[in-house]
Amino acid sequence: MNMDKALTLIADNIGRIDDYPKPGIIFRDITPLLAHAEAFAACIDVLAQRYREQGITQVCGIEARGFIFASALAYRIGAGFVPLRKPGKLPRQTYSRQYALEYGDDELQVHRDALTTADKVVVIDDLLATGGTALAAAQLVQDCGAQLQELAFIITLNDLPGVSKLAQAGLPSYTLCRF
Ligand SMILES: O=P(O)(O)OC[C@H]1O[C@H](OP(=O)(O)OP(=O)(O)O)[C@H](O)[C@@H]1O
Ligand SMILES: Nc1ncnc2[nH]cnc12
Repeated sequence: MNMDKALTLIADNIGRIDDYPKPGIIFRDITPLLAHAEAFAACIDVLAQRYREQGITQVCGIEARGFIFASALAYRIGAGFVPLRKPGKLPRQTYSRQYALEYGDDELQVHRDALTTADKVVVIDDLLATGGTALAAAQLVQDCGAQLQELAFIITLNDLPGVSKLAQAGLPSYTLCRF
């Protein structure tokens, strides 16, 4: 499938729910995309095409929706998978970063020994909104001393400051579609 067709198929299979989980929020729902075999495969194919020749050693996925895409991509490009998890889920010593969300506060953690200075990393999440989650993820990769190649998202929300927040921090990002 060519790139334009793949990106259109992906965008067309993302749902929209108004006023969820709070009034004023437009929720972008990836569950129709995941259930559509061709569209889900297109996400992984486009990302794999971008990252397979870049010497990526580890794909970091952000809990929970980021895990779905990150683990499939890791398998596809022959890299490892490292989970960036919500607090209290990882059993060994962690680095930890707190952040503000579009609707609430949260924290991400990574095992301190999950990445080393030898690792070249891509961070994957389903969606970039305010950028708080992605910035925390990037900081965790850097806390481990690994090289962060790029952060990639299935969806970027145009009217929220995620892209500019990452750019201001000098962090390159890539997205499959924008709303
Ligand atoms: O750019 P931001 O404003 O930080 O928001 C984006 C984050 O919000 C959602 O995760 P959520 O914390 O809702 O968790 P989930 O994946 O477990 O549903 C989404 O999956 C991103 O991780
Ligand atoms: N508008 C939104 N839709 C889906 N997931 C989100 N995570 C943060 N903002 C979101």
